[in-house]
Amino acid sequence: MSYDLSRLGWDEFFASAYGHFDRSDAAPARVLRADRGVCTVLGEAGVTRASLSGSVLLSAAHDPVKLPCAGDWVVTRRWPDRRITLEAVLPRRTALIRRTSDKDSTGQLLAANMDTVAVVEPIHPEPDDARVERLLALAWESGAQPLLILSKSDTSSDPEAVARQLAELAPGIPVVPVSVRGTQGVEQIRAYAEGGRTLALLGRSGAGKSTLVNALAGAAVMPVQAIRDADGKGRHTTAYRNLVPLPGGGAVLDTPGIRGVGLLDTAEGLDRAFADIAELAAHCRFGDCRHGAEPGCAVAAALANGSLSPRRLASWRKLWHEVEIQTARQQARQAGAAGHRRRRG
Ligand SMILES: Nc1nc2c(ncn2[C@@H]2O[C@H](COP(=O)(O)OP(=O)(O)OP(=O)(O)O)[C@@H](O)[C@H]2O)c(=O)[nH]1
Ligand SMILES: [Zn+2]
Repeated sequence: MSYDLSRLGWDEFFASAYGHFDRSDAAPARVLRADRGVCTVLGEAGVTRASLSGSVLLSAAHDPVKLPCAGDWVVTRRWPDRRITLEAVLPRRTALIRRTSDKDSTGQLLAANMDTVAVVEPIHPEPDDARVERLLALAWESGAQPLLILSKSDTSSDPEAVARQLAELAPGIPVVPVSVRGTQGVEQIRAYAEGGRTLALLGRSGAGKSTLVNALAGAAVMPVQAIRDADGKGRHTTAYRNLVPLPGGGAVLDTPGIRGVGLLDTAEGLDRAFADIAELAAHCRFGDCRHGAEPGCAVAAALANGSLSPRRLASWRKLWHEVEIQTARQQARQAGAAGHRRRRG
């Protein structure tokens, strides 16, 4: 059996990075699932398990983001005793990373090398605007193209109206109502995986991600929550992240249900998720305008004439504040590490 890796998005970018590692006992593969110390990978020869090499473990010891993750392209090596090891992670084109905790400034890698990140928000119970904004900022930050999926659309009498409302939180991003009961939107979502592309799903636990993966794959490949809480919140069931190749090419990547979303690394994702506010801010008289009481503030003007909602501005301010704290923390950590090196050196 020989699997054509271009069906999974293998291209010049990865092939040229792989060139450095090419040797007769090596082969490229894509990580379907990452467990502790071992990955399930798909290569030209099919699906195999590969244990992490010493050098991969060593580089990850300092930075967990270097560990292989679902969606990564990697170099595998076959040993004379037929053992297979994972020798290197090829550079990532895009990466979905979130903060592991408020106190920590390192991240948790949720998915790699996706072309599109779909934020999945259920239409019922009512969509949570602040969560959608946060997740969209994270999606933008990944470097992939964001998309907003309004899941369980069969539970609303007017999904299109809800979609129009949510579109205001997502300037320039398609908003697609989807139901797996009646298949509204499912084919539209499949199109995002065509041409060997990868679609990652991001959303809270119980949003319907695994169910959508199963609908796209045409078979039950992901465990789906059976027990529901009365508030519709659901339990944390997806403990690992899985890349699922689709029958028509391309792949869909489920990420674990996100509860707390402490997430931002840079102002860039935020600027793009709040492109409306960023655009206004560009017209403020002062380049460092804080959009408070400064004269000539375009943001304040938009607020006054009603074209910008106070809720959206408040949301942006809150996330901005988080980015500032995060950046300060990271700078402190880097300064600490540099000082440590100087003292030792
Ligand atoms: N009515 C309706 N229910 C849905 C739909 N999609 C998913 N559900 C239900 O929503 C519940 C949660 O779905 P999951 O797919 O397990 O959610 P998840 O986002 O994968 O959750 P985690 O694995 O915890 O991250 C299940 O009971 C599904 O049957 C839909 O389109 N319509
Ligand atoms: Zn201003």
